[in-house]
Amino acid sequence: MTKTIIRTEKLCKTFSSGGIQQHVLKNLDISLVEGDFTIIMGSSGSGKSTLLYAISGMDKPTLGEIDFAGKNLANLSNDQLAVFRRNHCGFVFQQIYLLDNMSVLDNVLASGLLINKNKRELVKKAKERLLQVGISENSWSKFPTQLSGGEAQRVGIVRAIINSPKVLFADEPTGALNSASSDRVLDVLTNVNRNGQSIVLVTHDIKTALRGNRIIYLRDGVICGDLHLGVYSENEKFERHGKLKHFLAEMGW
Ligand SMILES: Nc1ncnc2c1ncn2[C@@H]1O[C@H](COP(=O)(O)OP(=O)(O)OP(=O)(O)O)[C@@H](O)[C@H]1O
Repeated sequence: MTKTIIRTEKLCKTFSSGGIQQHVLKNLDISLVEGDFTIIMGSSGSGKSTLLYAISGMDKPTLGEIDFAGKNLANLSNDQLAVFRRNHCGFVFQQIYLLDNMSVLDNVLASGLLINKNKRELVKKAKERLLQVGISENSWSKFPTQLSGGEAQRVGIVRAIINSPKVLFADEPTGALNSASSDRVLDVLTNVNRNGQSIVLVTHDIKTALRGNRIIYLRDGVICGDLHLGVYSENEKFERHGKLKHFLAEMGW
């Protein structure tokens, strides 16, 4: 049985600058399902990141409701939102925000200790997770500047999921990586999702989008397409690619 993890009702976001209002999200009603790898696509400026920030509690909606795991985010103060995000959300961005003066392992632990006070248990979990994403022991004491972009992003993913968030939010997580590094990061995200982690990811990239089981397409702040692709499987890569290309062509992408 599917369980809704995030549901929005008439979600609106309007930005004002210089006396001009820009309606970026317009009455969006969406339901995101627990365990899904949901992709948000759409042309530049269609409101993808704005939607991601609203449903993850990073920014407040102008109007409308956001039910996230039974809490209406629209009713929370900024401080309450910060606590909610820390307890329930993980974030990965194109820009990798590791702390340069801390080792790889300490970067992960610093995030983990915000929730889990049992350091011994946390160290064990952090090391296991780092190994799972291909960051071996000889890299644990390195500093972020000593890692490749792809390695740093994989550490960033471990840091984002160390507290087992309800949803991992990602905004163009492979945008700054070369093709080989990007593939490894996508494999990590696919595996993390296979282990039950819900993911909501914004991208322009078809190869990235193929990893999702559901593609939501935004145009001018309105959802105009919703493709259910099924769970990613390497064997069906070409068939998935065909379906996605067809969907995107229909969307006028
Ligand atoms: N804080 C802000 N203040 C004012 N306008 C904003 C703000 N954030 C976003 N916008 C505007 O909202 C619109 C949608 O931005 P958003 O970043 O959500 O688009 P996007 O679909 O993610 O685009 P891209 O694919 O180019 O990253 C843009 O016109 C942008 O200029």
